[in-house]
Amino acid sequence: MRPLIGITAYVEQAAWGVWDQRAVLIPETYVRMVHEAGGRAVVVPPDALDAPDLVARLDGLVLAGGADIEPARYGAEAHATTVTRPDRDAGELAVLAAALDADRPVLGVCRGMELLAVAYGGTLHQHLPDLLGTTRHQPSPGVYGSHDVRFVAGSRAAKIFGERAETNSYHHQAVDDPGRLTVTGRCDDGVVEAVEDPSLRFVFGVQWHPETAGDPRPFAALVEASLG
Ligand SMILES: NCCCC(=O)O
Repeated sequence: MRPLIGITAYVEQAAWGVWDQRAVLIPETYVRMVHEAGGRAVVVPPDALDAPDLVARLDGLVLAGGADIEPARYGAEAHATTVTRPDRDAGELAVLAAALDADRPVLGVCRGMELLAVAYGGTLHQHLPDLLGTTRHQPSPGVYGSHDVRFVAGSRAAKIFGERAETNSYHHQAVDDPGRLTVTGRCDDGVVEAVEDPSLRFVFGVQWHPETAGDPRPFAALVEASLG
């Protein structure tokens, strides 16, 4: 039986003609990756109601990419460029806490990795161009960057990707302090690109977007871990 993988979503105003209304949305690429990896995808809305009850029915969880996390969540003031979705922060943090509590496998993608870091007591760099003096991680609106990531030998990241991977990049923020997570992948400029919690079954985050690159490897690792 395919493991049931929840994918966190957000509420957006849809433009569907007569059905123009607020809709719970997730890019289809996540669904496709989970299905290709052998899982069954279900959408987790920001208002997940009773998170432990939901998580008890899931075999695994994907924290999808999206907006910036409310800086107050990690003790910072908002940067001029910060764009947040507080409803999504609250809902995802509740589902994530329940998933960690139940030791359900979790894959965080981009914002999802940043959320993992915040949930583990870490902090974020709010605007990478201020730190690096370059926009290489998000060249311009809608344009992905591309760079190498090197992984720590023996880590989960290295088991999934090998020594290094060429990655597609679209984020203006990044993990600063990873909190209680272990950093297992970095770009050559030092930006954190992969994190994990080796003490749990599968808690893994990547800063880039394997779903838009059509790279099923981290999703396959999540699905495999979700089998039990
Ligand atoms: N700080 C937002 C991360 C961007 C993304 O998830 O695509």
